[in-house]
Amino acid sequence: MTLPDCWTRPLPRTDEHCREQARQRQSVLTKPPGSLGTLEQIAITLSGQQATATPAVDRVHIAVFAGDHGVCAEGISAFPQAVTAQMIANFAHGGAAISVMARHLGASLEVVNLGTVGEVPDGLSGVVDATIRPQTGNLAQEPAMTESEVGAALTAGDHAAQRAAEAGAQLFIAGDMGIGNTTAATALACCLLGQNPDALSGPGTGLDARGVCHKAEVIKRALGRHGEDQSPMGALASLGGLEIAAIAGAILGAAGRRIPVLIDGYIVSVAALVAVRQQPELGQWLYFGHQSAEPGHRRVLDALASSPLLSLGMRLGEGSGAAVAVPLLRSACALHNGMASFADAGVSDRS
Ligand SMILES: Cc1cc2ncn([C@H]3O[C@H](COP(=O)(O)O)[C@@H](O)[C@H]3O)c2cc1C
Ligand SMILES: O=C(O)c1cccnc1
Repeated sequence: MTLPDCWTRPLPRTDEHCREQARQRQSVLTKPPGSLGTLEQIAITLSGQQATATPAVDRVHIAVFAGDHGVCAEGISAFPQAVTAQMIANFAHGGAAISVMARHLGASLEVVNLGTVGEVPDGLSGVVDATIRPQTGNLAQEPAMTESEVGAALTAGDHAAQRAAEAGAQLFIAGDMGIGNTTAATALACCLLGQNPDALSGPGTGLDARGVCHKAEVIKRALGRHGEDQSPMGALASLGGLEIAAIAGAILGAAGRRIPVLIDGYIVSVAALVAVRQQPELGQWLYFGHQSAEPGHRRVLDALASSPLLSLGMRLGEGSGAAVAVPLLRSACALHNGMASFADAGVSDRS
């Protein structure tokens, strides 16, 4: 089995000198110390990650990872599996929410297709064909993937991070598209956090209360079959998804290339949880864009000791909840780089 370097090689450290310089700069800008709250912390953290006195997130790369889920055979989504492939075409044609946000932000957008049941037309612009299999195994009955399939998906994610680095990205966003993936993500989160599916299962694209109970029962069957293995690789292979594994590889690959990552909602956060379990240092490279309305997200964020920047009741995926938070990071950089100091502006400092 081939695994990308980022799965095992220690991640780079952030630059403590630049971080300290940025902290000092924040303390002399013309405002009461700390008055820009989290925006100050973002500028300081970005300075350390980007090893610069002038942090910037002008160049943003968004990679949406798509894959289908065999567990859809259990009736766990409000939408048909065909939507995954149809949405890939919609991303390419510019009509999806993340397509609009990418244009709005001036970000580059690519879609990585790990395998769909529906047919994806050839030659769609911005779509990378990285097909591994048409869909995962039905995780309620069998492992979702083999470990070598997980390795291939991690590598496809790492390649997306490589393309982001080659494009000079200052910030990386991963998005997900895969009907049924809230079931796989919930199974993974329950496994890694030792939680009961009744506590974490939610409506996803719009199940009613009965549908959510059925989904939790399907996840319980999967966890019973899977047993106690909480290793990141074991959990991904047994309970994950092609796109979830690729997202884990992409996040690790971006951090490995010193590109900070803005995490989206529930699905991407679960992929981040898997990746952090594999490489705990990854946490230093992550921002969390928003808290999804999907009920399991809060527990996953708590396990990652992270505070989301926004809470807008969004529950879409695709990277959309990260994309809407980009202007906050840009504001943090503009303030940090552009404000005058007390000395420069002739404003009296604290007495
Ligand atoms: C039109 C459409 C666009 C989407 N974009 C993201 N998702 C999101 O919803 C799906 C997960 O929910 P579940 O587990 O309930 O199937 C994933 O495809 C996710 O990316 C979408 C879903 C739909 C229907
Ligand atoms: O928060 C998410 O990532 C999410 C929630 C519901 C459906 N798809 C994705």
